Amino acid sequence: MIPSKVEVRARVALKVGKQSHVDAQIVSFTGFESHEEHVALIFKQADSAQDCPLVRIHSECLTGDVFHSSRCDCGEQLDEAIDAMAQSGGIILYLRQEGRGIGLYNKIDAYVLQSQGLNTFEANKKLGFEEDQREFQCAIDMLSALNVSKIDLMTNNPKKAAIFANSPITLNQIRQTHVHLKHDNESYLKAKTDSGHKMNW
Ligand SMILES: Nc1nc2c(ncn2[C@@H]2O[C@H](COP(=O)(O)OP(=O)(O)OP(=O)(O)O)[C@@H](O)[C@H]2O)c(=O)[nH]1
Ligand SMILES: [Zn+2]
Repeated sequence: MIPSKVEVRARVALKVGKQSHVDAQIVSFTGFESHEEHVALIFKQADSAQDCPLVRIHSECLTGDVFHSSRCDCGEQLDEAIDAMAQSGGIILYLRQEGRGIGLYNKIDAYVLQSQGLNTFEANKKLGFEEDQREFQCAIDMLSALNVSKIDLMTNNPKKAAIFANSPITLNQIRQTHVHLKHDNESYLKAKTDSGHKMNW
C-alpha cells in the first residue's frame, strides 16, 4: 500500500447548524490525489478526546445540503449528523464528490432524465457514467491524518462500510441514519434501497 500524503493543513473553530449554535472545528488538508477540497467538521474534539468517535462520510450535494431540495435526503442527513454530534461529539468528513462523483451540471442532466422516468442510477448510466463514481480512499486518509484509528459509522450505504476492510481504520459499529421521506424523494430512496442501501423504512 502506498503511504498516504494527506496531512492536516489548518484547523479553526466555528459554529454550525441551523442556528449557528453548535461548536465545531473545520479542518482542511493537503495531499489529496484529486486536488478536491474535502474538509472535516469535528465536534467536541472527538478526534483526540474519543477512542471511537462517530463519523459521517457525507458526499457534497449542493441542491440538498444548501437548498434542501425535495429530490433527495442529503440535507436532512447532514442536519441529523450535526444534531447527533452536537450532543455526543463526532466527525463529519464532507467530501466534494457532488452527484456521486459526476459533478453538479451532470447531476442536473441526470435530474432531467429522472423527470422523464429513469431512476437515479439508470440516469447516470444513460449519461455514460457509472452508477456511482465515488472513491472513498480520501476518507481513510483524512481519518489517518487526524490520528483516528477506530470509528462508529453513520450510514445506510454498505459500500461506505466496505472501505474499512484492509484499511488502518477499524469499523466498530454502523449506525443507520433515519429515512427522511419527503413528498418528492420516495423514488430516490426506493432506488437506493434497491441498490443495497439498508434503510429502516
Ligand atoms: N448522480 C446523482 N447523484 C445524486 C442524485 N441525488 C443525490 N445525488 C448525490 O448522491 C450523493 C449522496 O451522498 P451521501 O448522502 O453521502 O451518501 P449515500 O451514498 O446516499 O449514503 P448514506 O451514507 O446512506 O447517506 C451526493 O453526492 C449527492 O449529490 C441523483 O439523482 N443523481
Ligand atoms: Zn442530495
